Amino acid sequence: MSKTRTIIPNGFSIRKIELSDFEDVKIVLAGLTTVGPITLCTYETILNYWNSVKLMNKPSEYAYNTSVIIDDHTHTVAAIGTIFVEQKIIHDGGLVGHIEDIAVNSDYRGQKLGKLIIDYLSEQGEKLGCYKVILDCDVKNVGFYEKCNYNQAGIEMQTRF
Ligand SMILES: CC(=O)SCCNC(=O)CCNC(=O)[C@H](O)C(C)(C)COP(=O)(O)OP(=O)(O)OC[C@H]1O[C@@H](n2cnc3c(N)ncnc32)[C@H](O)[C@@H]1OP(=O)(O)O
Repeated sequence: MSKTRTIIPNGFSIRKIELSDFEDVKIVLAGLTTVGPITLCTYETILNYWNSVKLMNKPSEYAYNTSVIIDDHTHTVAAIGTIFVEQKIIHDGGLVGHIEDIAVNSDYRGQKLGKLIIDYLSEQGEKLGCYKVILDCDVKNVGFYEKCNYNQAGIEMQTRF
């Protein structure tokens, strides 16, 4: 049973990422990490790639699901986030959702849009049949994710190249 039900506040909407979001997406993601000199052509190639990867047992559904919250007055991207759905062998060929690259434009922080995008992506994961949804985050954001009904589980490990 779902722990959350997404309620979109007046003045905002949520939709799938589009080609026309390119400039806004770069600005919002720059609040998370280095975006680099990505071109519109590369961005389009990535969106096309994401749209080519379907779930094995649900061919109308996508493995890569990136959503944006739009300010309906300015038509700009206020927040962004992704859920990637991984097909596993374990758990009887189960699905795990990975939440990635969450960012709220600095002008829009503190308005519950971060929680909104997490609730929305988590519900997408549940609807797509994931048995769990996981994410990695900085220690400073643990409190935020706890507000979004996520619990600490395990320790993130990495090797960087
Ligand atoms: C998996 C990943 O991608 S991890 C990367 C996360 N992204 C970033 O760090 C990028 C920069 N930061 C941001 O974009 C934003 O600050 C976010 C996404 C962390 C939070 O988004 P916001 O829209 O500002 O948060 P929102 O308003 O939804 O906060 C929801 C609740 O969490 C609390 N909260 C927000 N940030 C934090 C924090 N860092 N620590 C503790 N609590 C927090 C809020 O006070 C609020 O609590 P309340 O419901 O009791 O009032």
